[in-house]
Amino acid sequence: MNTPAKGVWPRWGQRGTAGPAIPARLTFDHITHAYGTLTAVSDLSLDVAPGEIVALLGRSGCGKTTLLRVAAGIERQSAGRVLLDREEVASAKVFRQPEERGIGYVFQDYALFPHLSVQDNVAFGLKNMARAEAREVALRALERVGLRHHAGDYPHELSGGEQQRVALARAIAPRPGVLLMDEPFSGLDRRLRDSVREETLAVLRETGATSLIVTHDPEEAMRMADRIALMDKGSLIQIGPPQELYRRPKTLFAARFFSEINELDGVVKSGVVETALGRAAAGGWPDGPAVVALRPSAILLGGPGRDGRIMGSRFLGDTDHLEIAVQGLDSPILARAQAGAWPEGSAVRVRFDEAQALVFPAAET
Ligand SMILES: Nc1ncnc2c1ncn2[C@@H]1O[C@H](COP(=O)(O)OP(=O)(O)OP(=O)(O)O)[C@@H](O)[C@H]1O
Repeated sequence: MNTPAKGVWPRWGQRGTAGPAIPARLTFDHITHAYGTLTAVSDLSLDVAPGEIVALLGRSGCGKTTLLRVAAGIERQSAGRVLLDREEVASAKVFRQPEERGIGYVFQDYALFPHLSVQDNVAFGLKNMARAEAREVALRALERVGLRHHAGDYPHELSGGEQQRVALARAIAPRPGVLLMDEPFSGLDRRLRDSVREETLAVLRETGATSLIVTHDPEEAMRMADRIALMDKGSLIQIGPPQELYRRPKTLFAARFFSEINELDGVVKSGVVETALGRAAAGGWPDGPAVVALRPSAILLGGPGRDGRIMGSRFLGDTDHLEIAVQGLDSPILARAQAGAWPEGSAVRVRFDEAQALVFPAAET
């Protein structure tokens, strides 16, 4: 193996060598799924275009895994339809078995067979090939994830990160039109996670497979996905490109999901919302009480504004995370600033960038 340059993790294998798939359109049409009396997914519709990478984002228990299992055919939904290239694969009338769907699945715990070698694990899904060919294809997939030299080893002899790569190789080897990944990086330590994520993304782009990736980490979703589907309690809350969910969340729940936020009470009057920290356009909301959500990056320090004092400062590298007591506000304002610019105890004037104010009706809280 190459020695990585200082601070740089080695690339897995030669980029551009993962076999291309014929991507399929994956459609969930009004899917509901219940386990007994518990409704895990509720009337959810989602259309993933061929070759698109969509992140299913949500808290633990919101139904993400259930949706993947329904897509794969591991679970049969209570109601609604699953379509691949607009053809029903699961409905009240039709149920295609998992192996008939051309879908790859990377399980959260990788689900490698302990009694099979790494190469045989990867070859396992290549049922319609002669054994020698399947083993050759498996080797190529292992080569792409940089693990050819572990082909004869058993899963327990590999690290968690290596096992994840075997699981990925196994999923892509049959060139599935759709690839489902359930929290594929959650078992990896943070430093490793970044490089594994980047390499996985390169593999996904090379295969071109339509990909649905489950995660509870908004940053991961933003890094990987063309679109993010945000779920809560079995329902789809919002779907769109990462910038749209971050900058124009439709609900306070969606705004809260992507970063910590400051929530200011406000009152809308004639299209303008007034708060203790300043005013902003009310974004079409009618007159009445409102909440103005401000990400820490929307808080402006220095210049004009309300009087405040830095109560706490946490060093984050290039920036400091600040807690600021502001006259007239009950809770401290959270802000970001260049490291060292505002030491604890210093006086500061505080306002916010109107363009970044996210306004919601108060009833939603
Ligand atoms: N086989 C099952 N039997 C009964 N209830 C289940 C089953 N699988 C999941 N559930 C329940 O359904 C709900 C949704 O679970 P699901 O695993 O789909 O959520 P998730 O968003 O993937 O969560 P996590 O990230 O924790 O896996 C949860 O309340 C869970 O307890």
